[in-house]
Amino acid sequence: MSILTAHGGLSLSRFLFQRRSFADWLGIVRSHQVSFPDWFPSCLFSISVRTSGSGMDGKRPQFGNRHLNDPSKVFQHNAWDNVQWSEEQEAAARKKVEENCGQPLPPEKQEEYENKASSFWNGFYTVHENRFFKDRHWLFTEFPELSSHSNGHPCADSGNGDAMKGNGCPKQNEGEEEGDPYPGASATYRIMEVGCGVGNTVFPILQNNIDPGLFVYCCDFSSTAVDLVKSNEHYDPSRCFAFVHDVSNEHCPFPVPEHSLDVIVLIFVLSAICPEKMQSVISRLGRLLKPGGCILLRDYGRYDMAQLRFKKGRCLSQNFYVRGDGTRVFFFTQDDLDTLLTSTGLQKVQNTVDRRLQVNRGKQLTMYRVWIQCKYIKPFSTEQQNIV
Ligand SMILES: C[S@@+](CC[C@H](N)C(=O)[O-])C[C@H]1O[C@@H](n2cnc3c(N)ncnc32)[C@H](O)[C@@H]1O
Repeated sequence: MSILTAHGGLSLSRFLFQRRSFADWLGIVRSHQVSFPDWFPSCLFSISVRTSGSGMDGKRPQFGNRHLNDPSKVFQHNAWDNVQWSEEQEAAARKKVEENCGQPLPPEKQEEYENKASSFWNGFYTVHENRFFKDRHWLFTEFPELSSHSNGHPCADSGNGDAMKGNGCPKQNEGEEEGDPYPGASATYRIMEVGCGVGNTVFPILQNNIDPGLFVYCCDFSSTAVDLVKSNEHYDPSRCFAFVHDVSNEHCPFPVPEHSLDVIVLIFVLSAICPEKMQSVISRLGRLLKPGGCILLRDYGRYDMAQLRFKKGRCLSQNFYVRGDGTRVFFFTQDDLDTLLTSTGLQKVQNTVDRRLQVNRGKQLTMYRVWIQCKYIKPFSTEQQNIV
């Protein structure tokens, strides 16, 4: 049942931020000494809804299990899953986006944000460091491929492929065992997180996946973020290799060969990359996967609260915005992601939209979040691999 039924003809903004504006809400959070970037609540609230049911570990259910059937009970829980949007709500969101994206920033500003993208993220991590580091154990129920692969998963386990060539990008031979052609060459299961930030995903994987054959790579184009990962007490160079890498730069080689990875993780990362470069990013990553390996992705969906709250003057191009700190964000439809992933020859295993109604019970606020979660696999047969 739609929550909107309960609120009838309220305007979208009033409905989204009942009683308090988002700024007020942020103020409340800040006054409690918690400072989050705007993409962080997605992780925070994702965790807060896990209370019952059975996932991989017997405790955590997959997303999508708590439904709001009686709108009068909206403030009884922190979050509700699979909230249906009415046509009016969708139309109001579309209108808001048309308004806030009516006049995109001029090309020279766009270029500046692109050219200085990694510096803006360095600035972000210098300010926030890893204060917003949070447990993300939901990862293992949504993506069992990140757990020990002895449990069975759709990813493959063979083939090391060709060694890669260097060309003046950051040097990356640290972490190599003597005689190993690349870090983690002797591992039997390789996971790479791209755009790892301070390690919100990498460290839970290292902690939870005790497979002795596991090796985890993680990269980010922010050297500040990578330094924070490496200085984390849980960073173990015998199981993990963190490196600075701009995934949108086709001229920088990865420190692993093609066809060597079982899993590539992209969590709120593709959205930070300029839309013109997204396709080549996915193609480059697809080449790193073994046949049977997969890309796991979670990212912003179209009309997420974060998109609707952008003011005029922040839009770079359709559905692509720059935040006050210079970092950028795109809001996807399921089709956008399907096209990007299948165009490289990957096959869909999952592409779902997660429409969540988050509730601040203390302040009686409701916030509509939209995230998309995808799992795409590289097919085994060469006929199926028409592009990758
Ligand atoms: C929203 S944050 C998400 C961080 C992390 N995945 C998480 O969920 O905590 C986006 C991350 O992508 C990184 N990033 C953006 N563009 C990138 C690029 N072209 N190459 C590598 N990393 C990039 C940023 O530095 C930032 O750490």
